[in-house]
Amino acid sequence: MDGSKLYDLQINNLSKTFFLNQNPVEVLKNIQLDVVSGEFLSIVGASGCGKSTLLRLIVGLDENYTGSLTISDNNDNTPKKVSLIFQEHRLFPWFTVTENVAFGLGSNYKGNKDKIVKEHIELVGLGEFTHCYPRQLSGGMRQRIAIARALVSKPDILLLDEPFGALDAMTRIRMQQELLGIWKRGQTTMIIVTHDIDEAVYLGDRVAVMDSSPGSFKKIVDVTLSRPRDRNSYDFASIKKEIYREFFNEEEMPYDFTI
Ligand SMILES: Nc1ncnc2c1ncn2[C@@H]1O[C@H](COP(=O)(O)OP(=O)(O)OP(=O)(O)O)[C@@H](O)[C@H]1O
Repeated sequence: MDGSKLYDLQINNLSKTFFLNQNPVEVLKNIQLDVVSGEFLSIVGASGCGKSTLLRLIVGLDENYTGSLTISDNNDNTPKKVSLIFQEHRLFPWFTVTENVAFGLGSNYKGNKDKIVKEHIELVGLGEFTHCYPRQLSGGMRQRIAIARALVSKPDILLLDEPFGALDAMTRIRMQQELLGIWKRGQTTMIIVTHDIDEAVYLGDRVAVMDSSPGSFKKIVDVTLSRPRDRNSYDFASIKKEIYREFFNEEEMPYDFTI
């Protein structure tokens, strides 16, 4: 930890055990992670290594763990707000786009609800679809609504669990660019879990690589490339290669990186 930095999230020695048929299964072990305010952190790891479990702990959906997990306070001493976007959008099918996004504000919101909801629908480029129901939208549009619903409550920390996993490659790239635009404009701290190493490097200031059984961070790679990033550059490929090496040995490497 660096004393000169402002942290939104500090995790120390966190471990998490589930019980399966009364047998303990340690899913996360000795997790160490500090996330700086405004940072974009990517987390990659094999299926089942505990990525979603970690996000659920950060957002407070599960409070049963050992070690410490601290979300910082804002300057006014209120706790920083954390929102989680799931892989599947989890929109209400019987609500319109506007109603789904308004739901993100909660029932106690005192400000101008209509205005802020409209602004956030426009932010994700769906201003013309306010009266549509989720079934009338494409997968990418639905995920954009899920992002608007999460952002409308002005989270300080946005967690994204494989948010683009179900999208086609082109929509996925567009969504990555859109997400980066939102991140830059709003200075929200973002933590994305993804299986896609290209996506992790394209988005993240750092990429945290998780080990399995039990899950822990085995490497955190700084992505020092300027933005917008060129996915075809040598430096981009070098960082991807560094991460692939954590999963494959030289013979198994899925790509030829001899560029
Ligand atoms: N409620 C639960 N009870 C028991 N075991 C659980 C529970 N939730 C998750 N697990 C187990 O914890 C491990 C980690 O699950 P988790 O969903 O966090 O993995 P993940 O890395 O997000 O996987 P994926 O990338 O496939 O989504 C898995 O072995 C899973 O079976």
